[in-house]
This record gives sequence, C-alpha cells and structure tokens, in this order.
Amino acid sequence: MIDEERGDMVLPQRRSNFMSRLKVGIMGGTFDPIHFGHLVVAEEAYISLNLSEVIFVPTGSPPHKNNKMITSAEDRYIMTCMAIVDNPHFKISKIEIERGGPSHTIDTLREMRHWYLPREVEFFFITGIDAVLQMPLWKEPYEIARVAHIVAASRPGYNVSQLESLPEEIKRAVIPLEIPLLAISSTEIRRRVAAGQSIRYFLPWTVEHFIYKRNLYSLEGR
Ligand SMILES: Nc1ncnc2c1ncn2[C@@H]1O[C@H](COP(=O)(O)OP(=O)(O)OP(=O)(O)O)[C@@H](O)[C@H]1O
Ligand SMILES: O=C(O)c1ccc[n+]([C@@H]2O[C@H](COP(=O)([O-])O)[C@@H](O)[C@H]2O)c1
Repeated sequence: MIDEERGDMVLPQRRSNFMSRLKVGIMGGTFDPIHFGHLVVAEEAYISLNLSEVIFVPTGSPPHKNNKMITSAEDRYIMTCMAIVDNPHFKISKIEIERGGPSHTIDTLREMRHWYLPREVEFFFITGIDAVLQMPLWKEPYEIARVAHIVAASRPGYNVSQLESLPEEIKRAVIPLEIPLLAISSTEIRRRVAAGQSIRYFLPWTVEHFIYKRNLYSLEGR
C-alpha cells in the first residue's frame, strides 16, 4: 500500500496508526533550569495518558515573571535540549522563543494546531497544580480549556482538592495527574548554586555541567 501523504510503502496496520488521532503533550515552562521534577511529570503524562509525544516548550518571555532576572532564552533552550536528548518521545520547540513578546499558552496552542493539519490532534497541556491554580489570570483561560486538556501534576505543597476552586469552564478540562512527589524547583537549584552547594542528582549531569561552564546562577555570574 502506498501512503499518499508520504509517498512511501506502509504496512496496513502501520497506516491505521498513522491516520489515528494524535495525542500530543505540551510541557511548557521557564526551565531556568530544567530539572528532574519536570522530566518525571512529562514521562508520567506520556505513559499514563498514552500520548504520541511530549513537546517541551521553553517560554520566551514569561508574562508573570516580568520582574525577575531570567537566564537567556538560548541558554534555557540548550539546557532543555540536553535534558531530553536521550528520550525518543520527547521533542522540543522554540515556538515561544521565536515569537517574541510575552509567551501566552493560547497563542502557542493556536499556532501548533496548524502543524498537524489535516490530521486531527488532541492537545494535553501539562503543568503543575501550582500553575493550573494561576490559570484564571492567564490570557483567554477558558479558550485554553476549550482547545486542550489541562494536565495538572501533583507537586509538594499542592493537592488535587485545591483544583475545586477553579471556575467550572477550566475545571472541566483538567486531568489531575498523581506523580511521585519530588521537592525540586528551579528556584532551589539557583539558590544552591549561588550558595556554592551541590545540585548533583537534582537535574541531568549534562545540564549541571552546562550551568557551571556558563557560570549561571552564581553571584558573580549575575
Ligand atoms: N518538582 C515538580 N513537581 C511537579 N511539577 C513541577 C515540579 N517542578 C516544576 N513543575 C511544574 O513544571 C512547570 C514549569 O515549571 P518551571 O519551569 O516554572 O519550574 P519551577 O521549578 O516551578 O521554577 P521556579 O522555581 O523558577 O518557579 C510548572 O507548571 C510547574 O508547576
Ligand atoms: O498564557 C498565559 O498567559 C500564561 C501565563 C503564565 C504562564 N503560562 C505558561 O505556564 C507554563 C508554566 O509557566 P512557569 O512560568 O511556571 O514556568 C509555561 O508554559 C507558561 O508559558 C502562560
């Protein structure tokens, strides 16, 4: 059988997979730096929701972190690449970095939908419960909930019952995801580097070495 879209030979069962609806995970974050908390969330979502792939989307300019000093988008992108390179179902996109201006999730979802046409795609926006609770303050939150599932991963300090406080229009799109709790945050990693403490086993060693090589987060590096 010839696949008309790709022009190559495919087995019948391969073709039916190819034409089935895609389930794409989108893991958005500032990733300053990326750490094992992010990677565990993405992997758990991939497996438990039977996703086709998870795309990591480092934010260009996070709209809610305006007053904070953030590492350059290029360095955050490189660290994210290093962290996901050994996982064949993890991908990365520069969509928010290249768009410029504040990074809004609804703009990203609208743009990404065009990538998959004419195929149908179901988006799963993956994020922590802390971020989901802030969602009513984001740009067009009800529209996000209309075009994507919102996967709310557990995180130390937050629990699923807090999601009850969300407006119904958002709540109906939320899929709670229990993951093994890891009390790791980018803030804690930055604090440790500045204090000269070890960050070993908080994040992939390649990312750890990159941080030291580029002198990120050290008091002198700022
Ligand atoms: N340890 C973790 N467990 C579960 N979810 C997490 C964890 N760390 C981050 N996340 C989620 O990943 C998403 C992206 O996180 P982000 O890049 O802001 O990392 P962060 O560690 O929260 O950073 P910061 O400490 O700088 O605020 C957020 O939705 C956040 O809730
Ligand atoms: O769309 C918005 O207005 C919006 C506001 C705040 C955060 N977000 C997204 O939420 C994700 C987690 O953000 P952060 O800053 O906690 O890493 C990331 O993908 C951000 O782009 C999106």
